[in-house]
Amino acid sequence: MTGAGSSTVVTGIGRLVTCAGPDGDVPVTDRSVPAAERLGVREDAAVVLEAGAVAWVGPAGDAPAADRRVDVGGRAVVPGFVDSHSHLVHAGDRSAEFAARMAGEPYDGGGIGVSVAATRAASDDELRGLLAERVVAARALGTTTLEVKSGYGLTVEDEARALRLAGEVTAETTFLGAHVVPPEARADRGSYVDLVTGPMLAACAPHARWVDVFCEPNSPHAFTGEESRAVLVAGRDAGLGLRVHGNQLGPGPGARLAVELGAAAVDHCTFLSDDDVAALVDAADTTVATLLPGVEFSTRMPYPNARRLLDAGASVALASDCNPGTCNTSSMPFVLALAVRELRMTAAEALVAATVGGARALRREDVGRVAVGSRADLAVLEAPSHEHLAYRPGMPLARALDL
Ligand SMILES: N=CN[C@@H](CCC(=O)O)C(=O)O
Ligand SMILES: [Zn+2]
Repeated sequence: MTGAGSSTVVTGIGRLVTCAGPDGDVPVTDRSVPAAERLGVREDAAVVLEAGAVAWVGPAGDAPAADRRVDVGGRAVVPGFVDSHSHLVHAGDRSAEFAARMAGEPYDGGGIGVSVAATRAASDDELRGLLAERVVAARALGTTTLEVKSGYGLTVEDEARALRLAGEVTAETTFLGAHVVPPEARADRGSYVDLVTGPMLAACAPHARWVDVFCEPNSPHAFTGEESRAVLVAGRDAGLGLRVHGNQLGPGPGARLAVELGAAAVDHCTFLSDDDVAALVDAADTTVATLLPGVEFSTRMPYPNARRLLDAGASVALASDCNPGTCNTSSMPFVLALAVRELRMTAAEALVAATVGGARALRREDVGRVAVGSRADLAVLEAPSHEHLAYRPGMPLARALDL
């Protein structure tokens, strides 16, 4: 990151994908314009960064003088990925659960209890160290904005601790005390919902920007539509923005509840009815449908239908959902490759969904694009264009530019 006052010109950019409009100052989310045209591509470009923000964008030959010069040697540059869904505060290992799933065992959320036990037993420093490693790994693959949830503590103290730790690495912290009903509360779910919406929310709200809930009638561990509504309304009343895990394991009320309550995003969106899609289209300026194809890769569930959402005009984001149970990777390049190969998104649509889409899912205007005034969050590709992110899956092509 450039220091206060000093400026850096990043030049030699063979292809700059700004994901911003022609005049650069607004994110282009006009879905009537084909995504490829919305990318705002500039050849032989340069960007000047100053005081943590983009100060200038244009042809390399016209770049103003700067204190420092970084030449990326003709490589492509895209906005740093905005990963709007991750569960990075956790301890423990569930590789055996993954192996069982690959042998045919379905996912139902029950394994979350394994992560809860390991996370409760971990010290602050252990969790802090694990979280730091995961943030470094995500940045090394091009992510510059990360949302980080709690959800593996499920007690007042452990959920507040998780959010304090998450707040050390990002402002996008999400209270997910309603991840599952913990084993000790299964005999009296209502008392747990009361705990989440009462003392736990009171302790966590000061450390969270968002509240989230695993709204999933197809799992005995997750929350019903009415329980989810209670959690979200309490979170909204406490001043938090709303996010929903919805329609992941089967048809359910999550997407419609997210739209009804004005949530910023409903994530998974694997099993959507026609009415769910219609509601998401009508609410495209408010509620983003976030797709998490790494989850279906790792659970062998059917992939969400991105084409149906995109072609209908819904607002779509892509995120990693990095977590120990359903998707233990924070690689946004991997997510983009899956989005193209399995969700039939174009490379342009996938890049927009992983940058501007993620920013919209966090209601951020200052990230997800390269435009004057946006954060100085660039990802340099070891490639001539963003198409290589899908063309060369699994390769370490993207890295966040650290100055
Ligand atoms: N489904 C709920 N939560 C995570 C999985 C958490 C876990 O299994 O540890 C998800 O988004 O897939
Ligand atoms: Zn999740």
